Amino acid sequence: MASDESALESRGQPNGGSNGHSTGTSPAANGTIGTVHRNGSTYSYKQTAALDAVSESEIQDFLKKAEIHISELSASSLRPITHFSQIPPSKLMSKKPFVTFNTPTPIQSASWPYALSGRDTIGIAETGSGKTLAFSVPCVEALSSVKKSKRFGGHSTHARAVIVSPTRELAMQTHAAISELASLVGLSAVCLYGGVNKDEQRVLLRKNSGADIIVATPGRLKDFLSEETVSLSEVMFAVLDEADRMLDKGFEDDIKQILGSCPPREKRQTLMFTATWPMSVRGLAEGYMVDPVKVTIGNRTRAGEDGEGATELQANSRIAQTVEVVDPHGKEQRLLALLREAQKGSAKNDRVLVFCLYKKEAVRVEKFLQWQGIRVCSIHGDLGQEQRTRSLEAFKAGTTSVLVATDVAARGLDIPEVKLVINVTFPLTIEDYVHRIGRTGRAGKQGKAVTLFTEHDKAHSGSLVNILRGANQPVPEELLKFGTTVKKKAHDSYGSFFKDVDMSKKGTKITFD
Ligand SMILES: Nc1ncnc2c1ncn2[C@@H]1O[C@H](COP(=O)(O)OP(=O)(O)OP(=O)(O)O)[C@@H](O)[C@H]1O
Repeated sequence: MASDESALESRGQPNGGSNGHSTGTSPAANGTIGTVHRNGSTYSYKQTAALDAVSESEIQDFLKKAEIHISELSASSLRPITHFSQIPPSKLMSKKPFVTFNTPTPIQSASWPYALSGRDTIGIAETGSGKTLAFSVPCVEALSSVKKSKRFGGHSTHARAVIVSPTRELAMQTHAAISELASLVGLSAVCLYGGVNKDEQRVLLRKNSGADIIVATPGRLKDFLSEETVSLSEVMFAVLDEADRMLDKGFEDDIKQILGSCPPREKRQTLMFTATWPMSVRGLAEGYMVDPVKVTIGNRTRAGEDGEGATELQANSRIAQTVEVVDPHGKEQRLLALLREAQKGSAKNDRVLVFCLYKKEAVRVEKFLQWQGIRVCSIHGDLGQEQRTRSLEAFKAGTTSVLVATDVAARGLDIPEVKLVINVTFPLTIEDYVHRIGRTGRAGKQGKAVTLFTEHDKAHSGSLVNILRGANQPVPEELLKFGTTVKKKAHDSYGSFFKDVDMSKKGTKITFD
């Protein structure tokens, strides 16, 4: 259909519209269009004929079954893209194979029409549900559908898209994923992260006269911005991956500086994706976006509170969660028994991820396991970046089947076939718990998580009970004895991974009774 063919091509074409940002959609009849006017350009998405042809009852069934909630579900809502063939024709779509998966995941289905329309989008979906591709496709589409402007000027690389990740390993993983898509349409992506020499990254930034997409951790990106090796002044597409973590106190100033180096929010498209969306960061998100559409997957919307329905914290329901209330002194022996049990017989090479809270604890647990003859490696903030990368590679390759980690590995890492996650010490927040266990049970697979809970963790018992109940998991009596009250989280102490806990500082969040 001729109109479909031009569906994404009008992106970035000046239409003489306002310099501001406005949105508009036609009714959800055939030929639904999502249009955003920004910075003198019109960004529009036209529903394909194939998607038009799907009956309304099928669409409603799909939305219900996939538990898709869109913050502005109304007559003007854009239909979910239920097959890859329903993405409007574009330069990227014409590349075969564009992706090797059979169907889009719910977060991809529901968020693509909005993100492809140029809308600011918040995407909330369980761990391992394909959020990376959910933001990568619109990013590459956005860049490939406008004429390239100057990308390298003076000493600076002028990136047109920036993706910010909380950890180095996640930045590297996202870079690998988006590079694959970007290269299909002749775009380049560079990854910037700390802990390694800057010179190699400088060379990469200058190669081929600049990079179109920058995937970065905040610290290293700020360094390159301050020395003017990188300029974000031409950014048209910005993503905060693990958005709640990026908005939390630990990163708030960095994000302010990074997004402050991009064109104002009215002149760029901003996407935020995460599996957890605590109240504490929601107001902050709105400050960086324009009229965002919120796409939530999962039956976790409560009426009221924020006007559109509050998003409850939810763990991936394909993970079998077990909580064992144990004596703090017996944790290592119990860990050993759990590992021996999990890696019995034909399962001897099954991957197990063991989480500790503190770096020193991770070192101790790794040594203990080595002493017991277990092949183990580790990843935490006291290790050099090369060692961190080596450990992760060994774990991914299966040469070491047990990885001991701090929360630096809790978010986003997509390691194939992690069969079991063991929490030796409970994390600082319940969100971190959801992310930690989310390293298993990814992409539709089943997973298992065992948590050793002690009296020291009792402040978390209420929120943990809620998570277990929400995912239909057994709640042990011993856990209930610690109480079911949910303590309100203090925003400035939210999360722990990235900057590992400094034992010399007095914690505000950890309460040892
Ligand atoms: N449409 C799809 N069909 C099947 N698998 C997919 C699809 N899209 C992505 N995947 C795969 O699913 C896995 C998880 O995806 P991804 O890492 O993007 O999850 P995520 O939602 O970002 O998780 P987290 O919240 O932990 O960061 C990856 O291995 C990815 O390749």
